[in-house]
Amino acid sequence: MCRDRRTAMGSPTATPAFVASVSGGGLSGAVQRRAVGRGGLGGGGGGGGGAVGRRPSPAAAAAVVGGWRLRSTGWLTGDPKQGPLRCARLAGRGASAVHGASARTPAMAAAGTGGAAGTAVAAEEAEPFRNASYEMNAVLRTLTAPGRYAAGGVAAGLPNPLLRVDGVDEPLSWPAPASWVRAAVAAAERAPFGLGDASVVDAGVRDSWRILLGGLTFANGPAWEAALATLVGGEVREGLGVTGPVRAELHNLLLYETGGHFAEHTDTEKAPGMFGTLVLTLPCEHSGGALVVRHAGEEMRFPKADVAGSPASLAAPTWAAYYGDCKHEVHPVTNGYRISLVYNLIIEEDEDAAEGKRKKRKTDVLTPAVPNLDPTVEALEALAPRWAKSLREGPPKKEQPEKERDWYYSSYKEPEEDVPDKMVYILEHKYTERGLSWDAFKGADAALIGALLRTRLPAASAGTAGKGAPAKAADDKAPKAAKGAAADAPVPRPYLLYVARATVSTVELSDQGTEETERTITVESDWLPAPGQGAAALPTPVAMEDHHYAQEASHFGHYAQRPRSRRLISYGASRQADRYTYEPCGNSPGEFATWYHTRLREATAGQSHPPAG
Ligand SMILES: O=C(O)CCC(=O)C(=O)O
Ligand SMILES: [Fe+2]
Repeated sequence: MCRDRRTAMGSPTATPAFVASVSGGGLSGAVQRRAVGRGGLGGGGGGGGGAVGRRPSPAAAAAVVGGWRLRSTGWLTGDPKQGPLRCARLAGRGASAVHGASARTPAMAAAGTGGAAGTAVAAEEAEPFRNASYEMNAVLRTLTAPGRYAAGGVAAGLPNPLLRVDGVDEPLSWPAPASWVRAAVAAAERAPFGLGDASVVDAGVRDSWRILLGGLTFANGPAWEAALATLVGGEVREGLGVTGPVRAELHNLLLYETGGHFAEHTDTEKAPGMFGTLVLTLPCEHSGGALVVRHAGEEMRFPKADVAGSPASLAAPTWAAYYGDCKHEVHPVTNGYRISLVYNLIIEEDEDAAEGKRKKRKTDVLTPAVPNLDPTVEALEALAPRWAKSLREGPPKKEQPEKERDWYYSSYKEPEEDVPDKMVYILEHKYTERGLSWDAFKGADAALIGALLRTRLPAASAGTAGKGAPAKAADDKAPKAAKGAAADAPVPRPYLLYVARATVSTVELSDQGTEETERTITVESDWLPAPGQGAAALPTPVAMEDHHYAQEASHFGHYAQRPRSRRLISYGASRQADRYTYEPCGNSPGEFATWYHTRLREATAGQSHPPAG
């Protein structure tokens, strides 16, 4: 079943309905619709498409569950948490190095339900990896970051702020009486939302009232601020998995009447260092109005069911915090009034900054809490030289006995070039141009990238190491074979790629290495046009922001909201973006299975053998 593995992860062979050709070095690459020849399940690498008659295998379904196949000599997967089957193989091979890799991931199980796929996966489990890059991927897939994309609870420690709204006689008392809310609504303005550069008022999208900072006074300010700082420094940071100092900066007060709501949107980055939002829903009798936050195929709802409408929610505010790139919505209030204070969550500047000694790259630093990466880094470092070796010499040869091949593979010939020269990950979170920094990745992304950046890589000759390559690490770690590498020997190392329109550009890393030195990112900007203008032709999972609404229009000057984009982290020996070609194959095991079986049917049409299983 080795064929399966390489089919899935090395040089994918199945035919896409269309592929987005991606050209590097510029932003002019256009999506090309390209019909691929029938039955031509071409495995051509290097941006290829050459049909060589290989067939996809059932196990391939398990291998790329979720996300995208990367044609060319690399591969691409989606949600790191939906790690594909590679983890299973670790069960017998250094599982301890990856802190508790489970033998079968849910994705595997899901993909394996199809009988044939299950059998194929089982067969694969018994076999060692033939290429270290697969194993490295398995190691990376076991990483989990502390904290989640959203968190919430009851803020029992918050005192009544005795909030005053300009134009309303009484300060807010808890729980807020309807008469107070009605008076506050009378003093408020309709809350707009952002649609590109425009500020739009449309109750169909957002039906609430807002009072901006200038109209708010906290008579009980110091006590409120102190308790808020405790909440933010404690539960909020912990919930989101952020270790750096975080500040909550009040943005506005929102009032929802019965029927009020806010359709799905993402929040606008409104200040340097802003990475998320904190919402405090103040005690006021209401029903409905849940805040639902979505990320990576999951959703969380606030307040939690046991708190919503409970005495606790009338005695104290409930809080919800989330990364601002996560889509969220406020469900309609079905009865009563909902009052919320919305805060920007901002990473505090470090002390050097306060003294005017701020290092440039620290400007927007978000220091995530990452797990202990040592075991991961250790495992990667043990594998990287093997990957480099097979990049130079081709994969270890291992002839399969003829009888182990089923009819699918009877014509299969071991390709020579079947070593992926890169691994590519779609990052879980989306990032604005401004918010993109090697030090500011969010959640699980930070763990993944942290591990890649810390991993010392095998030896490179001066010719290929490039500036900043970790020569020291190379000398320390590389086996003899790697040290004697030819001048053009490829060396795996991380590159950050991002997708804008249909173009993948290489983002420069001034230091490719793993040493803790200054790293800057240069982003070439080219952003998606408004929704509906050709977006359908893009490979959406890696395309730009695909939602329509923002919290605010982009009128915040320097921090003007630009669409967030999905970034890809590529780890490999080649950073040539022009070698990437993407094909959509679904985002879930189910979608992938559909995609895969359709291709399989096409591929086997007219053949007398029934598909295996
Ligand atoms: O009122 C809320 O709970 C959230 C409001 C919101 O999403 C926003 O202001 O962007
Ligand atoms: Fe929002």
